[in-house]
Amino acid sequence: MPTTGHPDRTPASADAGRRDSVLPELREMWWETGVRARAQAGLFAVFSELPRLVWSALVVSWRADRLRTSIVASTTVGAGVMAAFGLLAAQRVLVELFAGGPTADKVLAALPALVALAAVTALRAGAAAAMGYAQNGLTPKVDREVERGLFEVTTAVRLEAFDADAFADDMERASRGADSTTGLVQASMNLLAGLAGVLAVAVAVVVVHPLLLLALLVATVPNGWASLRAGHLRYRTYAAGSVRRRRLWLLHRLMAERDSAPELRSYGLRGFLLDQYDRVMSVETGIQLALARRVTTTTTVGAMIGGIATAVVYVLLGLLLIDGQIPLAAAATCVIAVQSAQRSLAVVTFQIDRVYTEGQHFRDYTGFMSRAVDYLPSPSAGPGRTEPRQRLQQLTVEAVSLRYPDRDTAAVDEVSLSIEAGQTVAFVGENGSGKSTLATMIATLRTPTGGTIRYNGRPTEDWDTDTLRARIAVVTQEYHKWPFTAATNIAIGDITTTPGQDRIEAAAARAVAHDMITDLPHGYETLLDRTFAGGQDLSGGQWQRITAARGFLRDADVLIMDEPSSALDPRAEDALFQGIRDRQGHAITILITHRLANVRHADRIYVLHHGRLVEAGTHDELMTSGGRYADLFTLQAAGYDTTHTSAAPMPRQPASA
Ligand SMILES: Nc1ncnc2c1ncn2[C@@H]1O[C@H](COP(=O)(O)OP(=O)(O)OP(=O)(O)O)[C@@H](O)[C@H]1O
Repeated sequence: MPTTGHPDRTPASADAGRRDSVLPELREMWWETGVRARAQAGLFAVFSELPRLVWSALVVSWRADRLRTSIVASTTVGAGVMAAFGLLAAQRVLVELFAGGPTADKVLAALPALVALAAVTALRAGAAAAMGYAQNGLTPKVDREVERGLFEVTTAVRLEAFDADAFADDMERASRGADSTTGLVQASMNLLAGLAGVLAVAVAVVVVHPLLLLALLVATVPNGWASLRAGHLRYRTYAAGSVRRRRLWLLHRLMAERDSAPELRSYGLRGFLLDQYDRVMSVETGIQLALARRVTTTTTVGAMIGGIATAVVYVLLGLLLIDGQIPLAAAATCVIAVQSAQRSLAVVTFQIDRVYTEGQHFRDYTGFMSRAVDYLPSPSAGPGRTEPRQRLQQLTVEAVSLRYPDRDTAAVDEVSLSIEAGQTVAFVGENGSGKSTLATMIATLRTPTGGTIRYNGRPTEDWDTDTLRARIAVVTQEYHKWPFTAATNIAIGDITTTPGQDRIEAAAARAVAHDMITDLPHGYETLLDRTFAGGQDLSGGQWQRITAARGFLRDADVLIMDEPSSALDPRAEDALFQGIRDRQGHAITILITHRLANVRHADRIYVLHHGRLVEAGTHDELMTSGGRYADLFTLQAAGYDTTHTSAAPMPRQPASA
């Protein structure tokens, strides 16, 4: 591994290694350039983006819950209007109190305005409570709406999407963006409420003296700028650290999870992984410290300018008062108004910051959702597309190729073959020869980059994918250990029909899994996940029996079994292949295995080499022709040949093309 250090190297040489090597995950990614350009947008760009962001938040909120969105909107507007009324009522009270005459008369004259002030204050409190209640209810609904949308896409995109490096990054940022949505919605609502408050104060201040409005702006703009700038910096740092975080997450899993724990210990990987962690974290810590410095400087400068500007406002107010430009009551109202405006503007600037930063993440989400469309399977042609119930009788593969992204050579190269219902065929060949790739295309999990696959003479793209997949069962080499019960682990092989216990047990019996499952502490109801209390884990071979049962559960027209017996003991393997042979004569079975003794009974054996189909025939035909299959078979059979002794070395078969 050229980019990583040896765990045992001395600290000095490790430091040298750190300088010399940069983890590939830390290099600048192409997508960061675009994100950085966006994050470097100036204040004008921020303000021009705000209306769109607030609007998108309102749309999401409206879709999630119309009633609560309406309550928030109406209480926001209502609170603003009442703030203006409150200020005017306060001014009225002061005018009456500062007027000449006996105190009792002044209080009496101020009474109606005082009652109005109390009513407005009570109403504002009520509106704030209603808004808080509605907003709290909105949060889980918005979360659900957005997160479900994300999962709908991530579970529907074609398998190819997961091969693209940029897709994983995109998805990580999108999921952060989904989490940001409630933040964006809340911040947008609060921003609108704050703006309503500021507007109300501004109207009241203009009524008193227009010059004070200017002073008000001077007192608050610097803080606003500082808070926007800080948000900007944080987002830039986040965007640039996406790949680094992925690396950290990976290291976290490798060092703290059960799956990697045995190999970590047996290969002594502790020091190596901790060294990797230190490297990533030293970069991350440096970036975070630099960010903290810049954010503190920016907000401090903003606060200092804001303080000076506030002092200027009060001096201006004093001068106007001395000059007789405004009466004492108006000056007192102005002090209240300035304080109220500063409170509201502090909310506004803080919320602008939040809307902007959360909005950028939300844009990652919406951007991902629109980009992911390219990875979605082509849409069905509508209701007319509903397939009549017909069995898959014939599979034809015509000059099919598949080239993985970033690979120079094709994994499958112009392969043609045909399989009829009732046939069991085998794909054999050395590691990496393209067997699994060909199988995933036949299973419609991957789309060929060349050629056509037909079922019953119709190209797969003319079929409704779900209909086709419902008739194909696949037992993959890299099966997944679902963290469910043993019964559910088998039932998910045909989840749409919610199979009963009898079907599940019959499938388990065919895969020699029944006795093994009944021996578990809770039989079929045993949870197969050790990370939960009472959960159990299985051996590799036991898991393989469960996955084979999953494949047998569905009465599939086409069953693809990719290395179904690599971990099975000889007795279980023999029983499993008996179960597979039972399908011969009525359905299509495709078998991929390196244990060539198991493919002797196949109706036809296809031999792949470097992605190309190099031989095809029955076992006997291929053995007679003495090609690559005969070579591999003889080599394997020699391992079981007890007539050879260690004194007589086994002859090596010459390789044939
Ligand atoms: N997701 C992928 N992205 C890029 N290359 C891949 C991917 N999956 C497989 N390959 C490459 O495609 C080629 C064929 O792989 P495939 O898994 O089809 O071989 P196989 O014959 O099934 O091998 P094995 O006997 O080891 O299971 C290999 O060179 C492999 O490295």
